[in-house]
Parts: sequence; structure tokens; C-alpha cells
Amino acid sequence: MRYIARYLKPYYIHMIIAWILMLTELTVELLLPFFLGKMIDEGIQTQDLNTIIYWGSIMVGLAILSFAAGIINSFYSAHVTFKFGYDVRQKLFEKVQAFSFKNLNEYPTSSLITRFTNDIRMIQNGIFMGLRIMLRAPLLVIGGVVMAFIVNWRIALIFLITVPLLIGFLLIVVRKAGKLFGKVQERLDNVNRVMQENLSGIRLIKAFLRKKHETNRFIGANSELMNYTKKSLRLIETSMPVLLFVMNMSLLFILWYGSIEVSNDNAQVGDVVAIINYALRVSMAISMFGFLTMAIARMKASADRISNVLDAEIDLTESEDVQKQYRVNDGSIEFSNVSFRYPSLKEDVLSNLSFTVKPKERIAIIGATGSGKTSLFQLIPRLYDVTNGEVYVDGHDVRDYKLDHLRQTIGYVPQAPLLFTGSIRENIRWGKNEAIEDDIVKAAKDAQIHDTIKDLQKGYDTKIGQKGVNLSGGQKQRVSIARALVRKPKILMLDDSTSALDLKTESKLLEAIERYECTTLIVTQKITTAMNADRIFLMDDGQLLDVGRHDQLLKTSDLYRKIVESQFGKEGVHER
Ligand SMILES: Nc1ncnc2c1ncn2[C@@H]1O[C@H](COP(=O)(O)OP(=O)(O)OP(=O)(O)O)[C@@H](O)[C@H]1O
Repeated sequence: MRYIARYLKPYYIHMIIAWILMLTELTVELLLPFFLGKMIDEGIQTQDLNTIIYWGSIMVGLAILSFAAGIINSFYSAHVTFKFGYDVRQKLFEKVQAFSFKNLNEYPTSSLITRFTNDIRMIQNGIFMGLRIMLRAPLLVIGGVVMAFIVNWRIALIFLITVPLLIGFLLIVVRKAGKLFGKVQERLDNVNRVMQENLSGIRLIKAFLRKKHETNRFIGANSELMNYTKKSLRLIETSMPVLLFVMNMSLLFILWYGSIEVSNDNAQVGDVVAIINYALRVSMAISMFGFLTMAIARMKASADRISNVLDAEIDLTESEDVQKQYRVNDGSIEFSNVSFRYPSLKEDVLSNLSFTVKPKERIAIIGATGSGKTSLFQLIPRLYDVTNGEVYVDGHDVRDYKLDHLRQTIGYVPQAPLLFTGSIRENIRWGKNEAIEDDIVKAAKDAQIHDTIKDLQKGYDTKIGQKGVNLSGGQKQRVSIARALVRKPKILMLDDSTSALDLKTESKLLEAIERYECTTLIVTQKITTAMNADRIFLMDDGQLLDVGRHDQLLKTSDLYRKIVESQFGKEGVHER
């Protein structure tokens, strides 16, 4: 909740104005029944038209004042609420942008989306209600009771029983509902997760005929959400009949006891009408107060979830003594006794790796699936930090570089090419904001995608659908390679990014890359790609089994020979 106060700070003036306006509404609301009683007793009972007009005009004036105050209050309350939402969303976005991969593993995308949308909305609801009715409800209860006692204390005694009864009841309901709302938000996370997986994997689901299975999964998550929402809403709804019952009983009591008091000349008809009016307003204020506390319980559950993200410790930061002047010039890489373990695992996925890569050298990394190739890649731009050992770029530990500079000098093409909604030009420029048209076209030509783009009706302006749905796998791969090349990187890392390319296109691509004069690491499953590298790293189970040129490895490594055999046959090995 302290975050709420912090983010509301710039809007304190607006909040104070909203509260002053709300107090104006409240004062009018408390005065109206009093004047109504006066009008009845001094005007209607005595049939004095002038007095009726007098009190009537005052009441109309006050009603207009209250109406205007209500409208302006809503305006200020909405302003504070929306500004607050904007600021928190912005802060959350910046925080998530700064997250390391480890942080991202802790907060699934679906849960972050719920926090960005639903949780912020819950807090906004709480703030809006707070500004409209927070002080108003309790003050109306207190003021209503006091005014009723001023009008006629004997009849007003009924309030001493009904008010504590209703408040006690509502407090119990709110406590229970608060816990349930936390659970509702968790279930909403689940629904969002299933929905997100389904939307992004819809083609796969259709291809595998998994519609029924996925529908059942969604029904499961959706039913849980419905059940918890139903439980919490039911709890709230039980408060309404109880409230109405107590209210009606107290009205009956006021009428019954009031009539006795009037016939005994201890009260006037106007007093009874005024007190009935106060009783109605006090009951309404208590129910309003109930809704408000409910909104606050909901807001608290959501605020906790937002502050968890804002408070999350980002483990991958630049150390205080980071050498800001270090620059990557040559692009040499060295791994020194590197071991790495994902935070969620018990065992290392890379163990004791040591090797050096000379500037501008071209290395092919080959190895079974799960042998740690991608993990090795991720350590160079510090997507994760090593568990043990050191990774050096240009002779300096990667942790001693400014993170932005280090990453700027690396062109990384991940295994699954990810493109963003926007034009092809925008997607390539995504690699380097300042890239001019010539740079973009050159990168596309080198990535062997220029001709394809040219043949599209809108060329570089062709819009790419979400995640590049309207491009083929190989086209997506090449656009993401162009995106990496446009940065003119010192180190280029292709993680199985040429898998969908035919041999001819791939070899042209590799030739073009050679002209970039950058250190190149290529994870590949294809021997034809590996053969052209200066050296091949053969990985198995997180270790570097062998290093050498293709012809050397054919002689020294049984595993390498087997891989070659599996792709070219026994005969093919000798031809290569
Ligand atoms: N984010 C993660 N959290 C936990 N374990 C992971 C994570 N990513 C990968 N792993 C595990 O680390 C090991 C190495 O994975 P990695 O992706 O580096 O292999 P790879 O050689 O690139 O495989 P492939 O060729 O299939 O892409 C695997 O056992 C994998 O299960």
C-alpha cells in the first residue's frame, strides 16, 4: 500500500480538492432532512406558503450546490485515478524491461499481464471510490446519527442498536472477502496463462487436433475463476438483504415509536419524517462503506501483487566499479572454467568450459539437443551470469562492461526468430535505431532476404503480422538475421538460425557474413554449415568434447564422425 501513497503524491492537491467537494456534498446531504422537517412543521402543518417557499428555495439551492460539487469531484477523482494508473503502468513496464531472465522466470508473462491490467484497475477502483466516498460514508453515518439526536433524541436512540450491528456485520464480511479476492486474482492469472498459450499456439493446436484438450484446460481454469468470483460476490451480496432487513425494521420502529411520541406531544410530525430520512441515509452510507471497504480489500490484494514486481531484486546489474570506459573493439571471446546452472535447476548445464575464440574467427558449435549450446550463447551478452568462472570479451570480464555497450556490440539471432508487429523495415531497424535506408537494404541483401522483400507488393513497407505470421520460417529467420547484421556487430551469434534455409542460400549468407569481419558463433545441426567454419566446437552434456577443423575432427572424434555419417552416410564421410 505504501506504493499507492507514493504514486499518489503528485496528485495530493487534486485529492484535497476532491475531498473538499465531497464534504460539501456531505454537508448538503445532512442539512436537507433537517430543513425538510422544518418545512413540514413550520410551513405545511401551519399552511404557511411563504415559509414553504422559503425552505423550499434553500433546499433547491443546496441541491444544485451538491450536484455541482458532485460533478467536479468526479472530474478530479477520475483525473487522479487515471494519472495514477498511467504512472504505475509506466513504472512497472520500466521495471520489467530491466528484469533479468531469472526474474522473468519467476513472473510468468500471463501473471505480469494480469498485474498490468486487472490489478492496476482494481487499485484505480479503490482510489476512485476512496475519493468519492471514503470520508463521506463514515462522516455521513456519524453526522446522520448526530443530526437525528439533535432533532429528537428519544426516537434517535434506535440508531445506537442498528448502527453498531450493521458495522460489525460488514467488518466480518469484508475480512472474509479480502482473502477471497486475493484468490480471484490468482485464478485470473491462470485463465490468462491458458488463454495466452492458446492464442500463441493456435496453429499447433489445430494441427495436432488438440482443440478438445485445450478447451477442457480452459474450462478448468475458467470454472475455478468463476467459482472464486461467485464465492466472493455471494458473500458481498448477503450483506444487502441483511442491511435492508435491519433498515426496514428500524424504519418501522421509528414510525411506531414516533407516532406515540407525536400523540404524547413529545415530538412533531416533521421530526419523525426527518429521522426516517436520516435512518435511510445512514443505512445507505453503511452499505456504501461496505462497498468501499470491499474495494479497499481488493485494492490491497492487487497492490501487494504490484509491489512484489516493483520490489523484485534484479540480480543482473552493473557492479558499482563497472569500467565504463571499456569498449569492445576486436570481439575476442574467452571462457575460463565456466560453469552455469539455471536458478531453477539442481545441476549445472555447463560444466568447466574453457576455450578462446580469436577476433573475426568463425566457430560452429555442434552438439546434441540439450547439450547446452544456447546456454553458452546466453552468457556472452549476459542474459544470464555464470555460476562459476569468467567470460571475457576483448580480454575483459563481461561483468566489467556497461551492459548496454556490451549488448550493443553483439548481434544475437535466437533459435526461434521473433518479429514484432510493424513493417519489415521497422523490424530490421529494430536492430539499430539510427540505421538509414541504405544500411537496412544492405543488411537485407546480406541476409539474402532483399529479393523476397522486393517482390512483395509493398516491399519494405509490408506489414508483418503478430510474431511474423505472414512470413515463412526461413523468411523470418532471414529478417531476424538482417536485424542482427544492421548493427554491424563485433560478435555475431546465430543460434540454429539458418536451419530453414536451403544449402545455396545458406552458403551465400555465410559468404556475406564473412565480409562483416566480426567474430561469428554459429550453432548448427548441419555439417555443411560446420564444415566452412574455422573451428568446430563439439558439445555434449554441457561439456566441450572436442575442438578442431572438420578434417581434424573426422580423425579424432568418434562422435563427430557418427554425426557426419548420420547426415551423409558412411560413404559420404570419405567424400567430405
Ligand atoms: N530457462 C531454463 N530453465 C531451466 N532449465 C533450462 C532452461 N533453458 C534450458 N534449460 C536446460 O538446460 C539444458 C541445456 O539447454 P540448452 O537450451 O542450452 O541446450 P541446446 O544445446 O541449445 O539445445 P537445442 O539444440 O535443443 O536448442 C537443457 O537440459 C535444458 O533443459
